[in-house]
Amino acid sequence: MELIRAKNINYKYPINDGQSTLKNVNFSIQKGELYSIIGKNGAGKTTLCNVIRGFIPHFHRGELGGELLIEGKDIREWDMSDLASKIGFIFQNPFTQISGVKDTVFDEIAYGLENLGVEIDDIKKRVEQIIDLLGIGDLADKNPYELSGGQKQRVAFAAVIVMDPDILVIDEPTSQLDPKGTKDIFEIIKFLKEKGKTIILVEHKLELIAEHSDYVFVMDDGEIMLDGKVDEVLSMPKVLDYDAGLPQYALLGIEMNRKDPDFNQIPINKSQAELEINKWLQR
Ligand SMILES: Nc1ncnc2c1ncn2[C@@H]1O[C@H](COP(=O)(O)OP(=O)(O)OP(=O)(O)O)[C@@H](O)[C@H]1O
Repeated sequence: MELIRAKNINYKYPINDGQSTLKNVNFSIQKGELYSIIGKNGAGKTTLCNVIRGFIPHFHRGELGGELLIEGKDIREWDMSDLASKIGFIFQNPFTQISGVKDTVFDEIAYGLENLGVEIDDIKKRVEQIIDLLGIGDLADKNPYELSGGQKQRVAFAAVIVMDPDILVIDEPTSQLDPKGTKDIFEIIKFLKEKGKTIILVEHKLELIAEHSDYVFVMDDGEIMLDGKVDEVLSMPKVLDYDAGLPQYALLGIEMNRKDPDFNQIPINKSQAELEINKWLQR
């Protein structure tokens, strides 16, 4: 089932010497799938997330052309608070996501539900459930400002997940985290996917994209240059032309293929690489 459809989106920021930041962007997002957006710095990934989340055109001015339909309704016609319950947004910097008005992690996670006027007992139940699910019970009574970056980011996820949005837009969630923090966040993403959530993820760590995505969009200079299933896109040498990077396994496969055209299935992850190398050794 299609949840989001972009038709010829063009967008110009108000101050940007007449240049379009998004150019003729088209895509379709199906329910329950995980889409990763990759591309070099400045390619337009965050801007695209901002359109999907409605910050463009509701908060940022500028010129938006084309159509972005969420469940068939144009983004311009969505009420922002309705959209906020439909689409959860997690940013790169966990620090900016802390509300600043709550003294404990528990209350921080409860904040969104409180604003919606949910019954207090129901709030308690839902917050406890999420704290349990994400294994952050040890943080519940701490002040959100005392947490490490990785802990803050997990709390930011909890605050969004507790609202139970159908769609999650997650913009570079691990860019400020160490390997352990990154692993914890991808465990949460995996869990959300298993729950049937539709996820749009901007991320630079290509091995993790290869492992968790269903589809990949490659952006460059405001356009989607390539899109398709993860295996298909991340095995294309063409992705390198856009400086979007590829997983180490694909880079190795491309190098092997250059040396021996018989090595013609480019792997994108470890298990595929082992399989292809074994096949090649035994040929
Ligand atoms: N508020 C703004 N006003 C004007 N131009 C902007 C604004 N925000 C971003 N841009 C410009 O839009 C282009 C795309 O930026 P965007 O942040 O969407 O790229 P990105 O692919 O997310 O990059 P990164 O990987 O560095 O986060 C850049 O040229 C940037 O300078």
